[in-house]
Amino acid sequence: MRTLENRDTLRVGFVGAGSIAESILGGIIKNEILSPAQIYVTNHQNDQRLLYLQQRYGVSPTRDLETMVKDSTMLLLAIKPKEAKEVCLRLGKYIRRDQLIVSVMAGISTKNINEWLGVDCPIIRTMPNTSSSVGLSATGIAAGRYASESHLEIAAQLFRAIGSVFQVAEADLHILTGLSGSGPAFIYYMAEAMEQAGVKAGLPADLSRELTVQTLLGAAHMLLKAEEEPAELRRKITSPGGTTEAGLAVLNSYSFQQAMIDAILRAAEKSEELGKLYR
Ligand SMILES: NC(=O)C1=CN([C@@H]2O[C@H](COP(=O)(O)OP(=O)(O)OC[C@H]3O[C@@H](n4cnc5c(N)ncnc54)[C@H](O)[C@@H]3O)[C@@H](O)[C@H]2O)C=CC1
Ligand SMILES: O=C(O)[C@@H]1CCC=N1
Repeated sequence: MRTLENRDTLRVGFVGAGSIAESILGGIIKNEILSPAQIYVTNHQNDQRLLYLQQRYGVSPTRDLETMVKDSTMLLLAIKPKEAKEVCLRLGKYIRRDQLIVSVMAGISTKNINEWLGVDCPIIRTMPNTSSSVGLSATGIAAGRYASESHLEIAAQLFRAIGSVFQVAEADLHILTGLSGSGPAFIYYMAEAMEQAGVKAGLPADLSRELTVQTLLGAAHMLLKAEEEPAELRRKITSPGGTTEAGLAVLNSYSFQQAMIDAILRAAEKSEELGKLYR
């Protein structure tokens, strides 16, 4: 288990209790990085959702924003970009200058968050992904204007506990959003198709699912462990005149690689657009 320095004194308040909040807090608790008692959650108005998180993870739900902010050493903003301004304007009334803000919001700049909060507090902007829940997020992090190296390190330690952390320039978080933030969805989309192909050819759905998952898992491990480039790994599977070559020809006829490149770049562009739309 990876450890977090001074973790006994850390109290994290999650503002927003949706998919990514659950993935992160689930990963933190599963890996015993923080105890559930160190985590508060609040959301817009869905009491059922807060109750579910309390029952499943033991975290503390609250609607008392003021007390939550007061009791938290770190606030993690996990709201949608369109909600960012309104929520930050409300939070600004309670936030202290020494309080660490961590944002996972796509596209929203630390500059805007500081402006809306009206406080020159340290902000670390991050882009994790939902694989946080199994300790395998690829998380990009960048420091805002008022954040020091030690703030960056605190946030990095937290996210390292639920995956790998990559420090980048804030502007690069847009492309990380496309590649590694949205990326798992593109892989799941492909997994859905692989499973459907197996079923279409007559396999039971659960067998098709297992074969798909094990194939993706094996390929990911190969990418991690093997010395070769992805193209070389692919070449080793592709016998001249064989089945893989025939399959790849179909993928090429649909411009599969170009489609994936365009999807990632479009997601990155959308991140920039969201930042401009909601500033
Ligand atoms: N879902 C993902 O894979 C990832 C999402 N993100 C970012 O995380 C943020 C949240 O995304 P999701 O969890 O997918 O969204 P979601 O829709 O599942 O959750 C949003 C949460 O914000 C809460 N909220 C809305 N207005 C609020 C208010 N006024 N006060 C308090 N809470 C409020 C909602 O009640 C909900 O709990 C977004 O900014 C997104 O860009 C970042 C990385 C990955
Ligand atoms: O779709 C979204 O906007 C968020 C950001 C990265 C993953 N999900």
